[in-house]
Amino acid sequence: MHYKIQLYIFLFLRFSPFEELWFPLNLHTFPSLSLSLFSFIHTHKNRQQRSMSNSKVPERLTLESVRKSLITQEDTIIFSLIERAKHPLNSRLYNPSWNVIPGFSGTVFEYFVKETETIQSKVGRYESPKEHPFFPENISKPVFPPCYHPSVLHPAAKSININKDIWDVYINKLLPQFSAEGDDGNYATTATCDLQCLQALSRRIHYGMFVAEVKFIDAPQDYSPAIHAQDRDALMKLLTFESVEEMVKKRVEKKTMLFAQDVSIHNDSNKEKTKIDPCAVSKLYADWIMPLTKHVQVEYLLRRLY
Ligand SMILES: O=C(O)C(=O)C[C@]1(C(=O)O)C=C[C@@H](O)C=C1
Repeated sequence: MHYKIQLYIFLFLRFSPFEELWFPLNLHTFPSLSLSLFSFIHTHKNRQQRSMSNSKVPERLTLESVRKSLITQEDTIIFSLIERAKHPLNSRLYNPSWNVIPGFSGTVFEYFVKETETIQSKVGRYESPKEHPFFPENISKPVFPPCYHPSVLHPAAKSININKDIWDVYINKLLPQFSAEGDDGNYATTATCDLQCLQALSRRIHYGMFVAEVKFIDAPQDYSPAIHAQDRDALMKLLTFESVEEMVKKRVEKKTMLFAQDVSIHNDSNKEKTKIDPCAVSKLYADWIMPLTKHVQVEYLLRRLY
């Protein structure tokens, strides 16, 4: 039978009151056309279902789920510190008088970060509310089709970026502690490791906004008076859980002890010697990472009702 006539009969049966019968009947009568249309409808339906399940309904965050994310981010931070510790300090990278890039007056590391952030912004990195650039003035609009990010945070979150402080702590306090004196000339890999550390730290610290949002949603009656009074100290007190902080410090120390071990199949006698110092990581959390995360939480809450 002519292909067009087959199609009309097929469509009539498909949308007729004999709908229940349409598929077997058509399959019987016009096997090839029926199968191809059936498979088209089926694939289309699946695709629709898949794209619906991918998006639009933001998962409800809980204090437990945001704390779980902080726990997995510990792994990323510890592994990136281990990678960085493979190289000595390579201090030239951060020294403004090592002026080797024509037309650029900052440090080589600044140059590396600015250029990398520009390319990463083009593929959408900073569209995510979890990512914050170190040089916001250098980022570009993404060239990719936009990716869906559920809006969980108050719009004021966009105005919070403490990467200048994170940068300063990293270069001046953290690096001298985690890398040995010296220069191996591997500036590109060193800068890559540095940026990985910085991005992991920045993500963790700015994630404080998600933690603060959950805390506020769970108990607006507790937080609102301090927000209206713009009382930083009261907010800091409300959001602090000392027992949780103790747990975090112990856990990162233990994780570092495991992740930074030299593993040998012959003996475990070197168990005590680790690639980075577990106590130093615990101290890093106690002195910088948790206080900065709490600072971000306070900044966010201060803006939460306006
Ligand atoms: O788990 C929380 O409640 C957080 O706010 C996170 C965090 C942290 O940075 O790890 C910060 C403040 C709390 O005192 C405990 C831990």
